[in-house]
Amino acid sequence: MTDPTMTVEAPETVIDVHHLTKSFGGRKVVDDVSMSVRKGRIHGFLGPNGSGKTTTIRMLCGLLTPDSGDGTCLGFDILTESDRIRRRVGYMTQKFSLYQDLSIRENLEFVARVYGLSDPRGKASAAIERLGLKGREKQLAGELSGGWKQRLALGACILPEPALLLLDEPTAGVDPQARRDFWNEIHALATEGLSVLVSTHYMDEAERCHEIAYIAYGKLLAEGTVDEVIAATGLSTWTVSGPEVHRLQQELEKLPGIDMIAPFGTNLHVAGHDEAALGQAIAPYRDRADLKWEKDEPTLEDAFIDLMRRSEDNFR
Ligand SMILES: Nc1ncnc2c1ncn2[C@@H]1O[C@H](COP(=O)(O)OP(=O)(O)OP(=O)(O)O)[C@@H](O)[C@H]1O
Repeated sequence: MTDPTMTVEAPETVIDVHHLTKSFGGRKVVDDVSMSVRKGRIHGFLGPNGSGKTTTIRMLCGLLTPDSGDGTCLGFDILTESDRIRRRVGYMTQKFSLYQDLSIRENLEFVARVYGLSDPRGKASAAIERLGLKGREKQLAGELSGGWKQRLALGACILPEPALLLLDEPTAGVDPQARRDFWNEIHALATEGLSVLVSTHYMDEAERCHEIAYIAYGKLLAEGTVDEVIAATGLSTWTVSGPEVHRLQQELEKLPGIDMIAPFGTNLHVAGHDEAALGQAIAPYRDRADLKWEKDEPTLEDAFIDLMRRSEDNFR
């Protein structure tokens, strides 16, 4: 029998948590994090290694109890109703957790049976069709490439028709084409009303999210659409190109008014929070014949580099 709670409509706000805090061994790894995710949205979760993304995701789905803070996931209390949350959430961890020595079909049918779904064979066939795994049904999971493994893991995750997907770096180590296919599928699922919280280190993936949240040292430093997060940094940016820009970088980064400088291919992005001070800093270099300066819009990567740099200053 299918669990009746699986068929309950998800609320409009699928994640609504406040002031989540968690320490391990006396060290705060998640510090006062509040976040809200709406139904049918893809919410990206970004931040350096060890910043607390996995710990936050585990608290959201009731696998870990916060030291303090509260809230709901799919309308259920994260502190007291974790059983009900877990039954309606698909959680894909960084580690492939299916059976390596079972075939694609056997794995999917097994998952369908564990969840008590009716017609496990039919459900497995539908998932195989949907994820483009047809013709590979008999292949052992352990023999699949990284991209196909992730696709199978996603198939297993959505089999019980969860209302929310929590994906923890689902495409780490997967090639660009497979990542693109994976993201197309995530968007198709969101269009059907599924909500997704996905942690990633890839900038192009962040740009494919409806909203993003950036966390560093356990603290949420920025949240909103890509445009909102970029605008909130208040950066003015110039791009400079020319020979030996790496040498120019060493000179420029010492100057007051320049807060962020990063090479992009053969260009440098030079940015500052105070537009006038930035203008003054680069003025002596603007007339150099070998350099081409162009006023530019800051990118998401500029914003993250800046956020990262500022958080290092704050936490040092
Ligand atoms: N069960 C645990 N016991 C002790 N420390 C832990 C535990 N789980 C996580 N940590 C520590 O908490 C910090 C945050 O870890 P977490 O896995 O949440 O970060 P993350 O942002 O997901 O990192 P990554 O991007 O590398 O996956 C890390 O320093 C980690 O070592």
